[in-house]
Amino acid sequence: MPIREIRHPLIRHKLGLMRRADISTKNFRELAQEVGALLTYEATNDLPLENYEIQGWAGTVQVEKIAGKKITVVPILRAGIGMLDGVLSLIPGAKVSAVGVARNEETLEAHTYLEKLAPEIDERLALIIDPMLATGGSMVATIDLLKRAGCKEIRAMVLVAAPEGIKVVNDAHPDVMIYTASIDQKLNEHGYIIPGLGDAGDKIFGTKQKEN
Ligand SMILES: O=P(O)(O)OC[C@H]1O[C@H](OP(=O)(O)OP(=O)(O)O)[C@H](O)[C@@H]1O
Ligand SMILES: O=c1cc[nH]c(=O)[nH]1
Ligand SMILES: [Mg+2]
Repeated sequence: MPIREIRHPLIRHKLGLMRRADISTKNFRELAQEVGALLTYEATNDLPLENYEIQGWAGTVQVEKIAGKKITVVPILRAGIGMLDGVLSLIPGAKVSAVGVARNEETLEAHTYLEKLAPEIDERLALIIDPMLATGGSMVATIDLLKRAGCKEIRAMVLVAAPEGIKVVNDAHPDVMIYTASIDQKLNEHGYIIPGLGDAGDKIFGTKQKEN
């Protein structure tokens, strides 16, 4: 199954802090970026390298750089923006492809409202970021549109994933590896992840209105 749960102690510690019901917007934001950076470290650990020569302090030296494809980071708006700076702290040259997807809170269906992709997306590795993978509808809609645009290599990073959503993404797109800080227990009757984080978008943007 193309899912990797990254059980690094730093991630487990930070995710534990994020699950507190009384967490402040400031702390939630900071931790989402930090875990986003740690997931990026893992999701890029098999990128191929190529050698090149530079003039070092003691003469010519062989060094390495990431080979081939350039990267585009694809935040799923809104909540994906909450991981973006963390990802860019490790891949500062990446182009950002913004995709707006909102799920209808009644039907849980994903609705795409924005698609602003980087140029030459067919030559890039796309790294999708979104804190939550719940029913999987938003992720599948995003992967669908990236593939329609010609993307051939896609990876996804989410803070928390529900088993139900993982299956939906795997069934639709078995070629897409998902990296997550936690595979949680289940979805509740409203499509929220249990134990989850609550409404991640609302927590990141400070727009939380009620308990879900
Ligand atoms: O797997 P799914 O069932 O599709 O649910 C997950 C989606 O729900 C949330 O976004 P939301 O639609 O609340 O939008 P927001 O980021 O603007 O808050 C979350 O950030 C994911 O994008
Ligand atoms: O648990 C969930 C599910 C969808 N969206 C969220 O923000 N949280
Ligand atoms: Mg939301």
